[in-house]
Amino acid sequence: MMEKIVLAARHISKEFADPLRVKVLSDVCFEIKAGEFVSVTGKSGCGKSTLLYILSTMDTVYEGELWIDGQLMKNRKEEQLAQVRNEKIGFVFQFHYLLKEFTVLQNVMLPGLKLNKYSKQEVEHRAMEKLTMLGIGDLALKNANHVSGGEKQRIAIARALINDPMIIMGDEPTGNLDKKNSELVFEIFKRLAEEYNQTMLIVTHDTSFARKTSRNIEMEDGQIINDIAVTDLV
Ligand SMILES: Nc1ncnc2c1ncn2[C@@H]1O[C@H](COP(=O)(O)OP(=O)(O)OP(=O)(O)O)[C@@H](O)[C@H]1O
Repeated sequence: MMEKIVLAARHISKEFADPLRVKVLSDVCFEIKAGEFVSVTGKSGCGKSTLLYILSTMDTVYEGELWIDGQLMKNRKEEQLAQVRNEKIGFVFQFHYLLKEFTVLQNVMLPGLKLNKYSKQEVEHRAMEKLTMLGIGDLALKNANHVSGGEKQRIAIARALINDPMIIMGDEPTGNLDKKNSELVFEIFKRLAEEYNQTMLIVTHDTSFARKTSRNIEMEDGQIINDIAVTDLV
């Protein structure tokens, strides 16, 4: 059976024109199949965040093609792209962007309510499920500002999972955490990959994190210089 292609980048290039014309991405091509756990690494400034911004449909100014779930993301209105993001992509950033005036549960529910697919009760039930799965069900009714940094990142992961996304995209999800919490968050990603076959694309500086994913894409000066199954690294 052919594995489903969740995301395809075809000849993606991007340049910034201010103040000088600089090519930041150059002919980036790869596919991500369902169930892959992919890390993207490379030196600071090599274009990782710029690429992730394009792949997540937030930046629409580039050359080449982005396909998500078999659909070409070109000439689409912002509201259509927002719908694709909300339905198919779960985001985990370096900073969690939780709303501090809301409870943990309400934060996790937000993208679920925005999707407008499930009743409020169902969204709440799903949010509780995700929190419990990540071992933080007991925090549900706490104010999101009154939990630790590591807990905040786990809440952000629960929030990213609320709509059962096709792919989770992370930009330095352990970048702001100490070693212990980084490892905990990594273990969660690993469990999502192994137990739930969750497709993930994670940009990271952390090579020990990257070594434990299933595939590593290495970038240099806006190009992919290596794209290997991680077992090849050891
Ligand atoms: N809006 C912009 N205008 C001009 N140049 C930009 C802009 N955004 C990024 N760049 C340049 O594009 C290049 C790639 O930046 P990008 O943030 O994608 O790198 P990165 O690999 O994610 O770096 P880091 O690991 O430090 O986050 C850098 O040289 C950066 O200075």
